[in-house]
Amino acid sequence: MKYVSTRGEAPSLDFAEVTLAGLASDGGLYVPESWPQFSAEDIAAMRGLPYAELAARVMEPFVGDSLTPERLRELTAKAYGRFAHKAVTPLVQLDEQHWVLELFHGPTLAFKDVALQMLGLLFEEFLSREKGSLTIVGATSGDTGSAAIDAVAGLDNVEIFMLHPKGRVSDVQRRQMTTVRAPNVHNIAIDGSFDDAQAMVKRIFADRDVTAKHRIGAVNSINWARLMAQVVYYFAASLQLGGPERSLAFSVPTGNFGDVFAGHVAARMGLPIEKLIVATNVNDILHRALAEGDYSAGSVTPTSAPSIDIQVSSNFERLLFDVGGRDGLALAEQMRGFDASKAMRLTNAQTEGAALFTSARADEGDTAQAMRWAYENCGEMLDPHTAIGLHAARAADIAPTVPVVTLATAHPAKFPDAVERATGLRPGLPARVGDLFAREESFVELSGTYEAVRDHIMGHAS
Ligand SMILES: Cc1ncc(COP(=O)(O)O)c(C=O)c1O
Ligand SMILES: N[C@@H](CCOP(=O)(O)O)C(=O)O
Repeated sequence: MKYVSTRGEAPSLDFAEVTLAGLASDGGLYVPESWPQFSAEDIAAMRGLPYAELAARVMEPFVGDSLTPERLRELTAKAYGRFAHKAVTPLVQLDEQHWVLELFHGPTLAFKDVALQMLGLLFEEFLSREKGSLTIVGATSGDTGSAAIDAVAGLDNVEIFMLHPKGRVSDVQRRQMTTVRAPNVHNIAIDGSFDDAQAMVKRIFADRDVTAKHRIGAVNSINWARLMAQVVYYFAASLQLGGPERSLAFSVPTGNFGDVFAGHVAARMGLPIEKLIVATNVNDILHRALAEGDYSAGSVTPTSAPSIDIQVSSNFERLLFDVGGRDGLALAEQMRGFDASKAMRLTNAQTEGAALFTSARADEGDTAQAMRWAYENCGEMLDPHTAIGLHAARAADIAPTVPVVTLATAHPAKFPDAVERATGLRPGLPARVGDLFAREESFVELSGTYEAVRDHIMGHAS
């Protein structure tokens, strides 16, 4: 399997190379040259498999000959062996039409663990082959940071610098990052938003002074391997609810468009999907883009769902490329226009190509109401991001015979204040996070300038 850049100029790479590269050298994102195909029979044959084996089957065509089938299975068994639920991503039924897919049974209580536990192992595997090392620079609105740090803390050949927006992540999220004591972990709080942090990360990849000295790697969903691992749970949910004979809709709380793009990939591979519902909070650039073709970023409004307080959505570029004719040079031009003005219109081909998607936006009242509804009617406590997904799922125009699965992207205890405000009950942290509030924190605070962040990384990377 070869991977090509969405901006058409970077060299095509194999899976091992793409995993270590993160962002393409032309500023684009890597996508498979073509989509692997599963027939209905292939998919039906996956029914009942343990999650780790299902993961290996779905990932195999993407991995190509970068891993033997046996080694891939060893890695998926190790990655998913750390989850607290035997099913890894269990489904919970809310009512006749609605389910939630709980993706938060990993070590850091968010869906990011599903991909990052695997990515940490892939880094180790590919770096040890070439006796190389990697300096990871990442941006987080809370969950990627903790999951990535858990996945790479203590590794000899990987160092991680994680940027988070100061004061804009929950206490649990921050402590999950800043209380990890490992010499290869560096936490940085910046003045600014997640978008500012993400823009700095992309700039580091293009900064020759940095890349001449350090091989920079990515743990954000700009890294293809993240998305590949997320495709698996769409298959897992579908197989449990009648797939491939029955088509499902999925509702996905969305920020960087990675999780819902993984659903698009599953559909491209042959999984019957009726609709992908893109659920946003008031930072609704993706809702506007899909509903009106208007992809224009305003300033970020802090909400009770801080992990999706995002306006510039990395993986939307992958969708525009895939549905808009796969013309990298044309897309590079379109993205340059967006970088300059922070606004762009989707082309007709892009709008028409995105017909599998629909979208909805939840304000703070809608979010709280969805949390209350799930708790009072179904006894299910949802975190605010999942509640946004559920709000969109219930608002979407989906035939009553089609099951709708909302992706539950975080454990409610990561956002106890918002959950308590909505339901009157304060969710407790599961035992597996240990004495999080007793541990000492360590992080540096930097101004929101690129130079301050770059100089800090250059001064501390070994
Ligand atoms: C809890 C939670 N829900 C939803 C999302 C959105 O996922 P994506 O950025 O892949 O759209 C994130 C992070 O981005 C998150 O941390
Ligand atoms: N919500 C994310 C933001 C980063 O998204 P990513 O999926 O691109 O890593 C977070 O929790 O950090």
